[in-house]
Amino acid sequence: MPFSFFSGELPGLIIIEPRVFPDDRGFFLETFKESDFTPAGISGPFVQDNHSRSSRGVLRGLHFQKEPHAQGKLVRVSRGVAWDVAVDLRNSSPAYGKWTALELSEDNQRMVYIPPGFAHGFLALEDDTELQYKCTAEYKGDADAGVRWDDPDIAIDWPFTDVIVSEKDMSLPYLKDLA
Ligand SMILES: Cc1cn([C@H]2C[C@H](O)[C@@H](COP(=O)(O)OP(=O)(O)O[C@H]3O[C@@H](C)C(=O)[C@@H](O)[C@H]3O)O2)c(=O)[nH]c1=O
Repeated sequence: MPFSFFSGELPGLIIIEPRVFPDDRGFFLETFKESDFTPAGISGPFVQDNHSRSSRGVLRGLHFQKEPHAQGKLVRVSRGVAWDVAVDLRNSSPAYGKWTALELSEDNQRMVYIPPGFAHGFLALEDDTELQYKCTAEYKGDADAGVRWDDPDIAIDWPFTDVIVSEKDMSLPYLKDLA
């Protein structure tokens, strides 16, 4: 099997380590394969692929889409290093409000699957950090939502807090004020 799957700290979160085939030309790896991912609990269908580039210190998040447009996200870093964060916002979850983080990088080639109902964000630890992720629902501007990256009730222990955040993300609500 070209992938190893591990349970994350929060229920439903899955960490994926792909098999990398290096040779004198460079390397090859598979980044998604339905017949391996579905039995591991990562069931799409994935209907949108995204790609972003961020300078060091850029923090994007914490984002989610409201029902019925909630997105599962399969996230990887193809260049640079990201400190990737998921927050469980599923009302029925015993882990509601809890966060977890892991480093995704071009060196470790790790991926993470974040199920629908989580907020997602990341901090770029290097310049030109490129995130690529597959989503189980399409982007809908009207359903776009989020919570503050520095929400004291979530209390994420970011590697540093001298960060670059969009105006949109600075005006996101705190968890206690979520409608
Ligand atoms: C997310 C998204 C944005 N856009 C547009 C809207 C806007 O004009 C521009 C930039 O959007 P944003 O500022 O929301 O981009 P960004 O802050 O990178 O948003 C992303 O952050 C990470 C953490 C996620 O988890 C993603 O789901 C997504 O929310 O791109 C799309 O057209 N399609 C999309 O799927």
